[in-house]
Formats: sequence, structure tokens, C-alpha cells
Amino acid sequence: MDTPLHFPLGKPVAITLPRCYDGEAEALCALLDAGAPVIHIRKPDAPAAQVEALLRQLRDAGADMTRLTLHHDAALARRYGLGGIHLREGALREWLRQHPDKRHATAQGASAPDVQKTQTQQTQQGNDTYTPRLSAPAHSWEEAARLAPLCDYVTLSPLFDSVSKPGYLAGIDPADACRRLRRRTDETAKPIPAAIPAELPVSGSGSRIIALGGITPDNISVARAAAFDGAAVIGAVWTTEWLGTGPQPDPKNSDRTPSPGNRPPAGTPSHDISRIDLTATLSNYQRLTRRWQAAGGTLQFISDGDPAAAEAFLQGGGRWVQLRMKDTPAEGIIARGREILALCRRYDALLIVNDDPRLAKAIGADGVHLGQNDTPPDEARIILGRQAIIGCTANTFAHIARIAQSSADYIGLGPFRYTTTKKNLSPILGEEGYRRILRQMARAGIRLPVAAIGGITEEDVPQVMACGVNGIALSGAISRAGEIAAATARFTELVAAHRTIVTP
Ligand SMILES: Cc1ncc(COP(=O)(O)OP(=O)(O)O)c(N)n1
Ligand SMILES: Cc1ncsc1CCOP(=O)(O)O
Ligand SMILES: [Mg+2]
Repeated sequence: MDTPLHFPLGKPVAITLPRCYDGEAEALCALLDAGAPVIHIRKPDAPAAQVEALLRQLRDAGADMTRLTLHHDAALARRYGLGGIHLREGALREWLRQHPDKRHATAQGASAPDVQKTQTQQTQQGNDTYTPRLSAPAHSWEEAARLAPLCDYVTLSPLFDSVSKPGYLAGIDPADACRRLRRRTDETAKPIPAAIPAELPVSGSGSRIIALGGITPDNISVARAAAFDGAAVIGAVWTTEWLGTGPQPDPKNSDRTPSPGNRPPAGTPSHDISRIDLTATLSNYQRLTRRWQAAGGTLQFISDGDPAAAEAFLQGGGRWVQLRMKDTPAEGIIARGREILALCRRYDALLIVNDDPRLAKAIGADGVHLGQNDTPPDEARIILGRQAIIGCTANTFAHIARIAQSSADYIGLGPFRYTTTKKNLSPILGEEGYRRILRQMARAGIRLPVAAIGGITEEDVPQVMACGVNGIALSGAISRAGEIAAATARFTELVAAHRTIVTP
């Protein structure tokens, strides 16, 4: 059992519905195939026999049991070799007392008598090799701080009004979360193994916090911008109605997002799940994933196709490259694109292609960036499919309002200042323009991630990030840097340290 979890998680954690459904094992296998790093099996409304039947079906279907986490029942998790167990504080402390060889009970706040007891129990238990991931639920920062050192990650909820539990309203302020979490850049990049070695220092496992509660494709970018290490989703994975009373997905393009003004009021039962719909589930999960990934591209390098520069960016910690080769014939772009894609894959980074979805498809890239005069995003979606990340350029709030009605996943907003990298530059927005437009977005409830672009230098980063953008796209400041890897590391650090969330 050694599937490592890399933080921040590259895709959302899926959590099951509280009851058991026909076809659920198949749907969970499909979510694992779609790359869900972990699925939480949470079944408070199902009899134990049904939960066990589900685990049996999953095992018989060849599911990767190490990526499953079972809530509540540690014994059942162990019997089926599940990679993780999720326990409330009391049960977690009890489990730790009974398994002192798995964790650092003393350093985690257990009292001296507790430790003596655990040592006795350890001797009684003999050699036990089951070492699951441990996670626990928290509903306040105080609880999260208490529980995080005891386990591998904590789910902190509710960040937004719940989708699956009507009336369960947001309790964690994303802007406050951002202030608390944004400086933890050192720990989050490190992988932890599924089976935690006993010698793992407590401090190394103490900081992973996964956002939970009401997360949808519309707001998942906020969880990412707030520097949560992952996002866990229930209702928005399983709904077949796509969040209730707003415009229904266009049957020709089920990625169309409902307009913000048409969402049901908080607390309205927004979905009615009486069966598992595999197509809807996968589509929902892909959309959540795209938005989570798009919001994580906090530093985007706009590459002119030089593989050495792209590799230096990746070596410096950059994880998002946009290939922009303006005057090169298609064959040349495809050849360079494939070369840079191979590099990106080695570093687990994303590659998107400027302007042309067909070129992006030929390269096998993760998506495309489209300008005002390029292919419309919904057409690009049809060409590239539901997993592709689609970005769109905006120079005004009116552009953003239009893009928000499409299946685009992020916005490139600019230009921040004058640059020679782009011909026919639109009017410069400057700090004032960014602040105005981001406020308008917040008021309109549009939470598409925004990358700032245009002549941005290292000195600009604090000011640009303070406007509330998710990240920054750069060409010249990276490609003209003497030491690209070092410059990338500095930019990454600055962007992470100055994240801000704008509230309406
Ligand atoms: C992240 C990002 N934002 C904006 C642009 C500009 O795209 P576009 O308006 O299509 O201009 P060209 O890049 O095609 O000259 C971008 N490429 N990336
Ligand atoms: C592609 C693009 N779109 C608006 S400004 C710009 C150029 C970004 O490059 P630089 O960071 O060198 O100004
Ligand atoms: Mg373009």
C-alpha cells in the first residue's frame, strides 16, 4: 500500500452520498479512473451490511483500494485493505491509543497515562502491518489546529452553503482561510506516502487542510485561491440536475455554467438524487477538476517554444506553461508542443496552447487559451472535450460577464502595463482597472479564476496579487531572466505569499 498523496492535491477528493445506490461501485471505479486521488466512503445512512457489500463490489471490480478512505469503521477498512480511515476526534484519539506504533502519540498531545496504556496495548497486539492514512473532520480553525498534527489531513467545513445538506450554511470565511493558509509554501509540495512511516515527524503531517462544504465548479477556485491543500466534494459530484433551478445544461454542451443570478437561494434543496447517473457524475467531476486545476495555475509561463527555457521554468517549480508561437507554421508548433509537453509531464505540470484548439488537440495538451478573436470557448470545448482547460482573454468586465456564460475555466485579464510581447495591445488596466473589475466580478458572483497578464515584473507581484487575481501569466520576466529557475522560484514564492480573496 504505497500510493503517495501529493499536496496540494491535483484533483478534488470525491465523497460518496450518505446512502448506497445501485451502480455506485461502477461510478466510484469511474471516478478513480478519472484520477480522483482519494474517494471517501461516507455512509451514515446505510446499514453496515450495505457498506460492506459496496466494498466487496469495489474489490471484486479491481478498484485501487488504497485510494479509498472509509469513514467511521476502522475495522472494516482494515478488513478490505482500504488506504485510509476518517475518524472523528474521539475515535481518532482512541485509534491512536490502540496503535501507538503507527503514530507519535506523545507528541500529539496524549497524556502520560495514555502513553503507558498504548505501550501495553502495543505489546498485546504484536506485529501489525496495517498503516492507513488518517484523516479527521474539523468545523473550526481551533479544531483543525488540534487535529491536523494527529493525522495526515483534516477536512475543514463548511466553506460554502452545503449542496447536499440543505440549510447547512457556510461557516469558514475564505478570505480568513487565505490569510491563515497562504504562507505555507514549504510543506505543501512534499508528497506523503499512503502508508505513513512511524518516523514521519509530527510537524510534517500537521498542515494539510482540505476544504469541504458546498463546493461546486462555480466556487472551487475560491478554495484553491485560499491555499487549501485540496477540495472535497459531495453534492456537486452526484447531482444530475446541475445545481437546481438555473438554466439547465445545454444538451449539446453539458459544460455550460448556469448564470450566477439564477442560482437557487441558500438552503434550497438543489438536487434530488434518487439514482447514480454515471455520465453526469463523470461530467461533474471533470468540470470540478478543470476549475480546481485552472485556479492552481498561479504562475503561468508564456513560452515562445524554447524547450530549455520551459525546462528551467519547471525546474524552478513552475507548473503551468502556455505555448505561444505566433509566427510559426502548424507543424513547427506541434513538434515543439510535443517536446514541451513531454517536459511538462515529467514535472507533473500543465501545458496549454495559445489560440488554436485543433493544435492543442494535435499536441495532446491539457487545454487552450483563446483570445477575443479566436475560436469561441464552447466550440473549443466540443473540439477538446470535457477534461480540457479552456482559458479566455478579457480586457473589460463585459468580456468577463460573457465568458462566464460559456464553458471557459479561467480568464486572462490584462494588460496590467505596457509590454512589447503583444502587438495591438488593448488599453492598459493598471492596478485601478484590476481592482474595479475584480470588485465587479465579486458583486456579480463570478468566481472564475483570473490570471493577470501584461508586462508584469517581480516588483509588481504584491500589488497585482493584492487586487485579488488568482495568479500571474508572464513571458518576458521569465524568458529574459538570467537565471530562469531562480526567477521562477522567486515569482512562485511571491505569488503564494500575496494571495488575496476579494469579497463583494
Ligand atoms: C493567460 C493569458 N491571458 C491573455 C492572453 C492573450 O491572449 P490573446 O488575447 O489571444 O492574445 P495572443 O496571446 O493570442 O496574442 C494569453 N495569451 N494568455
Ligand atoms: C500575450 C499577452 N496578452 C496580453 S499582454 C501579453 C504579453 C505578456 O507577456 P509579458 O509578460 O512579456 O508582457
Ligand atoms: Mg490569441
